[in-house]
Amino acid sequence: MITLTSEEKNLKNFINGEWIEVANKEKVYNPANGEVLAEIPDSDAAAIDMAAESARIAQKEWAGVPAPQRAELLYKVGIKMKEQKERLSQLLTLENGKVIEEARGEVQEGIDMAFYMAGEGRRLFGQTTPSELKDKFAMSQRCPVGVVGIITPWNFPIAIATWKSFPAIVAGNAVIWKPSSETPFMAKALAKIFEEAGLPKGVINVVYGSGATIGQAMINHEAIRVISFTGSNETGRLVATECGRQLKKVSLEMGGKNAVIVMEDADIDLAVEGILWSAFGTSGQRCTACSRVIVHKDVRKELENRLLEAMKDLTIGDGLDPNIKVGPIINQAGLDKVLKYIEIGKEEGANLVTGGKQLTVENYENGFYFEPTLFTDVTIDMRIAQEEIFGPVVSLIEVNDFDEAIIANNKVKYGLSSSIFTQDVNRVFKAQRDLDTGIVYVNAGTTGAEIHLPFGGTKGTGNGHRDSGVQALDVFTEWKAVYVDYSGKLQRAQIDTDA
Ligand SMILES: NC(=O)C1=CN([C@@H]2O[C@H](COP(=O)(O)OP(=O)(O)OC[C@H]3O[C@@H](n4cnc5c(N)ncnc54)[C@H](OP(=O)(O)O)[C@@H]3O)[C@@H](O)[C@H]2O)C=CC1
Ligand SMILES: O=C(O)CCC(=O)C(=O)O
Repeated sequence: MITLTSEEKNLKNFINGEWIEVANKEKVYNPANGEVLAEIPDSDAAAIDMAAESARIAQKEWAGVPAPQRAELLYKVGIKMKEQKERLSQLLTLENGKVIEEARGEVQEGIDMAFYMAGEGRRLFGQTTPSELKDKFAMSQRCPVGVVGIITPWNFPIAIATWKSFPAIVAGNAVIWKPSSETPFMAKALAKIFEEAGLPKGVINVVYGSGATIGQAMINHEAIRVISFTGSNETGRLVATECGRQLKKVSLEMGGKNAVIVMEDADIDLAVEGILWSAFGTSGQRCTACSRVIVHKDVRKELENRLLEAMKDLTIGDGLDPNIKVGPIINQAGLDKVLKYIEIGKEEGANLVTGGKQLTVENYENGFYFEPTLFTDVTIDMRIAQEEIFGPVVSLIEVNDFDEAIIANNKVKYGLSSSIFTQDVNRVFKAQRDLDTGIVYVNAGTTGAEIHLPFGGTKGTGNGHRDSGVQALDVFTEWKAVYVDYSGKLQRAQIDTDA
């Protein structure tokens, strides 16, 4: 157990470089034991007006700072995150529950993103193309959009914030960030790091409060030109509808129903390991979590037996204990949702082979623990095989061949991550072509994305944008086409010369 300092507990909005007290507060709980950790500001829409005004002014200056200098600041942010990595990781486990080694991995993702995006400050490539006319130069360049709003979930409270804020900042935007109310400490820590690194006042602003009030106020504010959202499908749909009404650019990263495919020629030990960590790591609370295993009939029984054996070694408890492999679920509502799907699975006729119950951990009786769970005899159209559960629950679906496996993978409304275990190179290439997800793994689980590639999905997972990778810059920049005519005379383009 770590002890929060009074400074860490003191949560305020960060607007125009000032830490601002808010009278109304909500409690924040430790998912490992249900205890109150601190109080978080419950801001009203006026906080967004204040943040937007400060961001609008700051952005004008910031856009004028040469991009390589903006990048240097991100580099400093990365160094500071590296120096504070262990404390950040412990705070992350405290507020989110994920086991400490995963928390360290998440903080490392943020550090990697800082260095990667700092590199982009020396690129931000546009294009030059030949002009249709003599003595004329044609090029395109990226321009910042201005003030951007980012809305983030609790399950990756620092990594996702870095995927969004770092590209926005290096591209010359100012940011207003509404973190999830479940995980305020990472937001404060990152804002403080920006402050220590010397980011000018108003370039990043953090406003705490409920999604319904603060998220909505961000969408409504005319100065905020882009909303970049990660969260559930239900909320994403609301955000997109509101942004659409206002013709506001919106980037959405939402849920998943990710599958591992195990073919009859797979290395079964490797497949078991891949399933274990992508299904039960982070207690199944990753948008990329494996919640379906699509297995060839010839190896189904063997895979099931080996998976059950491996699941026995999953120790469950407080994520700060280094011997624990599976931490708690985020809160009671998350636990209730998982319990609901256990009942749905049973009613649908799936076979509950192991798990399926809330767990009480000694000395952590008020924590939100759930047993790693395996259903077999699941068919592709059952609700437990279609809907996001966001907990440590896996469904085994048996198929007859490769083609059936691909169909089963694709027959869900989401399209985030998929994986195939096989030793056949022809199948590997067919699978990477035909699996309709934004991320495909071969001989690895469904989790573990690297920050220099685009992150996001197809169908109900997103709306065509990507976080992370150089593609993240597309969300936070506008393209400008520039023509320079140096012929000294007015040349008229688009005149039909065939006539
Ligand atoms: N594809 C991807 O990249 C990822 C997707 N996810 C998905 O996120 C979900 C889990 O995160 P969770 O936090 O529960 O998701 P939610 O959709 O509940 O919340 C996400 C964020 O949206 C805010 N919000 C809530 N209501 C509104 C609203 N009406 N307008 C604007 N913002 C609002 C929340 O604020 P508050 O809760 O403080 O009220 C929170 O900051 C899962 O479905 C998961 O799959 C998670 C990570 C990555
Ligand atoms: O597992 C990954 O690759 C990243 C997962 C993630 O970012 C998420 O679940 O929010």
